Amino acid sequence: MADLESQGSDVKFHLKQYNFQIENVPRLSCTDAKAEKLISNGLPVILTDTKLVSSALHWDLDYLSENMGEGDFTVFLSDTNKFMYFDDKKIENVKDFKQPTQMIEMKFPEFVTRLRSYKEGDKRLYMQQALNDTVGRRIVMDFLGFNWTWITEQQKKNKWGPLTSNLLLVGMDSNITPAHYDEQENFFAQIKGCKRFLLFDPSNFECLYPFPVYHPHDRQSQVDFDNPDSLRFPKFQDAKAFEAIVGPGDVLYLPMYWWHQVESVPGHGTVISVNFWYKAGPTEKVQYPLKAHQRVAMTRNIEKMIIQALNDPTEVAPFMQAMVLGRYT
Ligand SMILES: O=C(O)C(=O)[C@H]1CC[C@@H](C(=O)O)C1
Ligand SMILES: [Zn+2]
Repeated sequence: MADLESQGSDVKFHLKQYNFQIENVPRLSCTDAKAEKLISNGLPVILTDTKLVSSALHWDLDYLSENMGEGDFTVFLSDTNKFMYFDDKKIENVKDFKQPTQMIEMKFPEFVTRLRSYKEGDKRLYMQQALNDTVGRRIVMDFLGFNWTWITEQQKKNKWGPLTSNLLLVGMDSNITPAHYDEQENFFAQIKGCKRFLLFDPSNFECLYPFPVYHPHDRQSQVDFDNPDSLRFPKFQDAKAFEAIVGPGDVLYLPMYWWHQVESVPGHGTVISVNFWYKAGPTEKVQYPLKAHQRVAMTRNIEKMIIQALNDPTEVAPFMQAMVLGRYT
């Protein structure tokens, strides 16, 4: 992908700086055996030549406006450039929960009008919508033109479960999705503009302090990367990040349970991506010591069990403290 390399220093110049250690995610051809090995070992890699979304590289706001059809699409509005995900089904668990973004449904042309009329001080916009059958014929043709042969081969080789959704992401440059992890395998395809991922392997769980499972921000880090509270989150400085910058045509393999913060690189205008989320495959024979992501999954199951048994989120912390403090510490 040309424009990133040619503007390498420019892209790097615009990136936000953090204190934690950052290494690079490898950039490899999908025909390279090393790339296959990384994916089969659940390690991130940027694939430069999958042609996964070549049939969509011409997508821009005008084309999508004309061809996305009459459906309503989910758009998030934020007073800042951060778009932290929240599960509205869990809002009742937290007294006075303050929603960080507003979610509204709108037609694609309306979204484009609001995007184009954006001025400093307005709410920022981020469309995040699973591609569905309401889209126009041309988008269907582009979708069918994705390199399904390659990605389905990856799904089978790595014994993943079914494809669950393709999230279409259309946002403004500088938008940020704060650090979180997902419980699905993900091939993230970049179509227009550039995105910078900060990735952390699942063993960074103790450095990134996820919200409780019952919290609307379940799976999201409590740490504000722009202003980390070192008293509450002392281990955050030990987090080890991997950086991946993707441009049009690049595909990032984002392994399940890997933390990621996603920053739309400033100066590249509208940013368009499509992700491919796959359910995990069946758990193979458990081997010890348990892998970090298995420990995260186990932690989640224990928290869910305690929440269900106590039937009151406010009792969870005292219960776990009574169980551990002075006995296991
Ligand atoms: O694909 C994922 O796992 C995500 O977190 C997506 C949700 C917001 C997207 C972004 O690019 O900002 C990334
Ligand atoms: Zn994610």
